[in-house]
Amino acid sequence: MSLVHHRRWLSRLQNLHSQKKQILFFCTTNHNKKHTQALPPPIRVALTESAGRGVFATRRIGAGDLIHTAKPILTHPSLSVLDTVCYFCLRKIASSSSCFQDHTAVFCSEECKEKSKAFYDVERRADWSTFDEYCRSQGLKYPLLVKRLACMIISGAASADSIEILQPASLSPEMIIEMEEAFTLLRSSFKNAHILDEQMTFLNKQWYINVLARIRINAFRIELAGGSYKDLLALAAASVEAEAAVGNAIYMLPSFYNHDCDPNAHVVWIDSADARLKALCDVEEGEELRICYIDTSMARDARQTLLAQGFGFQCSCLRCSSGE
Ligand SMILES: C[S@@+](CC[C@H](N)C(=O)[O-])C[C@H]1O[C@@H](n2cnc3c(N)ncnc32)[C@H](O)[C@@H]1O
Repeated sequence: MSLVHHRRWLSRLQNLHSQKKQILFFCTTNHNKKHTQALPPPIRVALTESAGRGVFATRRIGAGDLIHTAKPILTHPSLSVLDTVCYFCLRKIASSSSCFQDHTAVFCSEECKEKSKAFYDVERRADWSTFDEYCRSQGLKYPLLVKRLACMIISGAASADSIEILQPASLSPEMIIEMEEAFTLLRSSFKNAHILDEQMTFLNKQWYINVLARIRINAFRIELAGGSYKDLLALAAASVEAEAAVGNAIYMLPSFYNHDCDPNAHVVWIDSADARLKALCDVEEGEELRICYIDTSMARDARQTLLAQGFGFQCSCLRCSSGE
C-alpha cells in the first residue's frame, strides 16, 4: 500500500474518531466514577516502519490494564451453534427458557433482538439452506460474515463501504475463483427472496471480493472466557474438536493492531463479542501495541508459515528473528 493511500486512510480514521456516533468503537468505561464516561483510549493509530498502520500507546499503560473495549461492527455465530448462541452479540444461551427464539435465530435479550431487527428481517426473508450448507461443507466461515453485512446494507443498517478502511488481503487468482460459487449462491438467495435489484446494486462480484479480502485478515475468532465450570469443561472438550469458537466478528479499532509472536497486548472476550484489549506487560508511551494473531505456543517455522499463508507477511519480530 502506498504512503498516499495510508495518509488517506489515516485522515478518514481521524474523521471517524471525531464523529460522536463512532465513539462506540473507542468506548472506555471508568468504573471508579459514579457515571459511565466515554473517555478516549490511551492509544493512537499511526504508520509503522514496515507493517502498515499500527496502534501506539499515548501514555504509559500498566501490565494487566484494560486499554479499551470495542463493540463489533459485524458478527456471525458459528454454524454449529446457531441455536445456542445469540444472533447479535454471540452470548451463549443457557437454556431455551432464557432466550428469545425467532424463527431460525435465537437472541439473548430483547435488546439484541431490537438492535438486529432490521437486518434479521431481511435475512429471514431468504432461504439460506443451500448457502449455509455450501459454507459448512467447505469449512468456510467468512462468507457468512459477508452475508450478514449484505443483509445490513439492504436493510439500511450499514453502508456498502463500511469496512473499506480495513486493510485487504492480497488474493491469488485461484482464491478469487474459489469465491465465485459462494457469491453466486448469496446473490441468488436474495433474488429468490424477491429482494429488489435496486436494493442490491452494491452486490456485485467486485464488492464481494473486496469485502472478503478485508474480512480474511481482520476477522476475529471469538472464544468466550467466561461462564460456569460446566461451560469451561464443554469449552475444553470443544477445543479438542476445534469447535471452541462461538463465532466470528469484525471490529474497527482492534483491526489496526499488528502482530507479534511475543505480544504486549491481547484481546479477551468474557461473555459476548464485546472485546476487551488488555496490556500483557508494562507498555511505555510511544511504544507500539501488538497482539498475537495465532497460537503463540507454536514453533517458529509453523508460525511463519501460518502468518505468511493466512496474513501475507513474513514475521520479523524479536522472537522469530532469534529463531525461538
Ligand atoms: C489486521 S491488519 C493490521 C493493521 C494493518 N497494519 C493496517 O494497516 O491496517 C493485518 C495486516 O497488517 C500487516 N502486519 C501485521 N503484523 C505485521 C508484522 N508483524 N509484520 C509485518 N506486517 C504485519 C500485514 O499486512 C497483515 O496482513
